[in-house]
Order: sequence, then C-alpha cells, then structure tokens
Amino acid sequence: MTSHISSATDEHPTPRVDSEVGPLRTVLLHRPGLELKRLTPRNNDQLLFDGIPWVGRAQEEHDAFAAVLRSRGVEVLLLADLLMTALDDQRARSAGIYASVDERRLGIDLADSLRSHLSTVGQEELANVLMAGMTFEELPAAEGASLVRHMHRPHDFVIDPLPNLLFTRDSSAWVADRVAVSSLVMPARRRESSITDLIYAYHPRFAKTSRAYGAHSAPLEGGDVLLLAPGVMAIGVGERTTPAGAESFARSVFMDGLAHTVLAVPIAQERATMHLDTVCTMVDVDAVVMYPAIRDTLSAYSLRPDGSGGVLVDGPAPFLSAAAEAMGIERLRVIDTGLDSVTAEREQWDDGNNTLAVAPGVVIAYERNVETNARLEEAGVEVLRISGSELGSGRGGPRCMSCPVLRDPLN
Ligand SMILES: NC(=O)NCCC[C@H](N)C(=O)O
Repeated sequence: MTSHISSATDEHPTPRVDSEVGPLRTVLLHRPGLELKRLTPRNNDQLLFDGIPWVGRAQEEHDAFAAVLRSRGVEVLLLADLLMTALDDQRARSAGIYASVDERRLGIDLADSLRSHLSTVGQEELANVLMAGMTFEELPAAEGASLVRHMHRPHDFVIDPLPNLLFTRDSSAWVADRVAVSSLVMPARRRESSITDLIYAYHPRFAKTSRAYGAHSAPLEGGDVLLLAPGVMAIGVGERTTPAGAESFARSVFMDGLAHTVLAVPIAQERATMHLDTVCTMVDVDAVVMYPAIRDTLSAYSLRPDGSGGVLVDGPAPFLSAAAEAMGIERLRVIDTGLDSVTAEREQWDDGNNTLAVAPGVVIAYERNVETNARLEEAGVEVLRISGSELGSGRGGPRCMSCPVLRDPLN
C-alpha cells in the first residue's frame, strides 16, 4: 500500500532560482511595518537608514511594488505571514525567542523573565516583537524589576527592531534548489537571518529545502550574490561580504554542484556601494545596468573547483570579460546609469542600478532615476516604474527589497 503524506509543499512547485532574469514566479517581500516606526534621528544611522521614513507612505509604495509584481503573474509571499505560520511550531518559537533575547544586554534575571513572558504570548504578538523589537516601557510591569530595568530609559530597546527586514534580498538567497541563509555583518542586521532561518526550517512550504550556506558562516549578504547564468555566480566583496565569506560560499556551492565558476568581485568598502547590486544588476540574459564610474575598473578573481574539495583561484581580470567568458557569451552588454558623471552618481545613490528583473528584458525600477530608465528603454529593456521616495530612505531599490524563490529556467 502506498501512503501519501499531504503537505503545503505538494501544492507549490519546488523553489528554484538559476538566474537573475528567468521569468519570476514567486518572490519573498516584507511589507514595512512597526519596525520602521522605531526609527528616530538618534538611531537611524546605527539602524542603517538615511532618514526617517513616512511609514504610511512607505507601505503604500510597497503595496504598489507588490501590485506590479502580481500584475506580471508573480506570486508574492510576505515575510510576516510566513513568520506567523512558522511560529506554529514550538521549535520555531524557541529559536526566535532565543535569538532575540540578549543576556549580555539584559542580565540573567531580566533575560530569563523576558524569555518566559515571550513563551506565553500569541503568534502575532511574538512575530511583531521579533520584527519590531521591544522597549523597556513595553515590558509588562511584572517583568524584570531589576537594576537593569531601573537604570534604562523607557525608550531604550530590550530587543532591537529590524527595520532592514524590508530588504529581503540580503538575509537569504536561493541558488538552484537550495537556500543560502546569510551571515549578515552589520550589528543592526545580524538577527534578521535568525528569522529567515526559522521560516525556511519550520514553514511547511519549505519543509523539503536544503541549505547552501549557514547563518554562522563567514559574512555573506544576498545583495552581493548575482546569478549571472546557470552555474556562474558573481559575489561582491566589500563592506559586507568578506573574502572569507566569498571563498567559503564558493566552496559550498562547488561541493553541492550548484556552480562551476564563482567570480569574486572587489567593490569599494563604502555605504554607496554596500553590495554588488548597488552598482550592477542584470536586466537581460546578456546585459547589465552598471555604474559607469566602475565599469572599466571592476575586476574579478575567478574561482573554480579543483576536483578534490579545494578552490582554484585565477586573476584578477577585468570583470566584464571574465563574466562573459564564464557565461559562454561573446560580450556582456552594459547600460550606464545616467548620462554624465554627476547624474550617474546621483542615480547610483538612489538605486538606479538596483533593478529587479521579472523576465529577460523586463525590470522593475524606481521612477526617480529618470535618465537611467530612459537609457534602459533605449536599449530595448521594458521598465516598470515604481515610486520609492520613502522606501529609498533605507538605501535599497527593487532588487534589495525582493528575494526570488522561484524563477522559470532560461531557454
Ligand atoms: N542589497 C542591498 O543593497 N540592500 C540594501 C540594504 C540597505 C540597508 N539599509 C543596509 O544598509 O543594509
């Protein structure tokens, strides 16, 4: 007799992403919520925002982004919904609580009582605390009548908020049928991967998913990972992903047979170029939109498996030729951000390079990058414009705000 165990995964195609531009079917977004309301002029730098977003407008802009995706047949998964479902599992609750309560900050007594308190709250409240954090004044009165409580101010955080959850790109990335949970480098973002980790571990839809990387490995962020073509990846190495992160990720994808070439691409260690996708994203199978100031200087080390578990390193060589060679194409077309160097600098800062492809030659881009979008259209790329005046205050565009979970293969 055959038995069939029904699960949510049976209803959905297996997640898989082999390229940057294959027709997008399913994507993970995070609709900004209460965590953005925690931003103040005193903490926004530390929390990696360049201003204080108007939250209601940011939500409207994000809803419009999701609507454009849906209008192109893309299924939109929202991180808060996935988190709430995952928290049905007691193990997920414990993992979330464990990751969010910091004994070094709170001391043993308050940490213990906070953990006990959080283990009694409902799913929705716990999900909100994990995303938006908690202040001392929000602690229930009975919790932690300790020195720590007496000596902190009411608005200090017991648990830090995670406003950068908005940028789902960075805390995980799919490579073929595996998910890499990132190891985020900035203190303000480190806990994000505990949330993606528990979603992929305990949400029924991802029950059969294998891992390509782990949150406790060397620093690697999804914004630095570009799937140039099936089997060919570029990894930015700069402010976020470290040389050790790129090397151990390459080793891991080679061992799993997910890639034959990884290009490690040095980028300036600056906020404006925090990830590779802030200066270069793919808009077609053979084309990128790129910041012209780095076009001729961007280089790459080529990493390949040595056949016995090690990694061979070649280079550095110019990025564009190394990429074309690894991809097996004659040339990688480049569309520049802006027309002159000042416009290019402005539009790079405003995420003009940070496009999200929904199919080959069709991208979502911020409408404010007028010249870059015009150049994309001149090159034959269809541009679906969204407004990002508030969303952009966290310094991230459509690619940063999306984690593709399923793309159709390229022909
Ligand atoms: N891939 C990306 O470039 N993501 C944008 C992340 C912005 C966020 N405020 C950060 O500084 O990490």
